[in-house]
Amino acid sequence: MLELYGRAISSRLLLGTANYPSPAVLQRAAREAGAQIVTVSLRREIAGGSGRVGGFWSLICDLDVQVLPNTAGCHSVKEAVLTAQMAREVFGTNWIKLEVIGHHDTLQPDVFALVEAARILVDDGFEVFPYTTDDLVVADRLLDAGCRVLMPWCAPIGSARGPVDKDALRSLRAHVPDIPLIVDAGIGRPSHAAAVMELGYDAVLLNTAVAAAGDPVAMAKAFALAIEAGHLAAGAQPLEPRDVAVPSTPVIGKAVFS
Ligand SMILES: CC(=O)[C@@H](O)[C@H](O)COP(=O)(O)O
Repeated sequence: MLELYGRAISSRLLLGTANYPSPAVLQRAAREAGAQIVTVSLRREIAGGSGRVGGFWSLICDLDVQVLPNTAGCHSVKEAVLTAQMAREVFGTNWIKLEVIGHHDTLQPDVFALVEAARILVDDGFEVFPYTTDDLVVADRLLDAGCRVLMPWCAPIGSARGPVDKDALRSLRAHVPDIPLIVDAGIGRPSHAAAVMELGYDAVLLNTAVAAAGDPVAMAKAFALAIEAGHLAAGAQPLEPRDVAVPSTPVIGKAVFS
């Protein structure tokens, strides 16, 4: 069982709620995924929602899931902190997925602003889920700031590239063995999700790969299965790759022809 800020969570797939073909598809996909946590953008879904507020919120309530509000689209400490504080009022939770975007093209987090905003929010009573890079020093700073979960990207948001630097993800896992690590952003296929889970990651948060798939409901199920498979594999001590062949069939008992 995964534990996040003292809460036991059985599903290791956290789902984003943006860009689905329709609210009904989002609802079916979240159910098919068995997601227990969904992330919701205050800015996109509420502030800019042109009358969707009530409908969207009742759809989320119907799902009976834990809401993880996010600060998607924020580019400064001030903006992120204010958005988090508004989200706490609107959604009635002190959980916040903290995003402070630093680079326009890659949507790479501004890790300096991220650490500063995390410190302010932790001091204000939030339980912060920071969207970060795989940098070890930034990870340490976020933990110093009071974060108890880290959410490194594996590729730029929406890129569907999958884990572009597995070695970096592996060394982050080794660096913070006791901290829940959730890969957030850049996953494109179920095999990507299985691969990061095999590295010992605790969970995956994804949005685009399900929302923009031809069949989001089927894809949600495929991701749930892949994440579970990767998690089971990580606990089952997978083999390390070898440079030489090793016969898998015993040589004893082999027919002798000469
Ligand atoms: C929904 C959300 O919070 C995204 O910002 C998140 O980072 C997911 O990224 P992908 O869309 O690449 O899965």
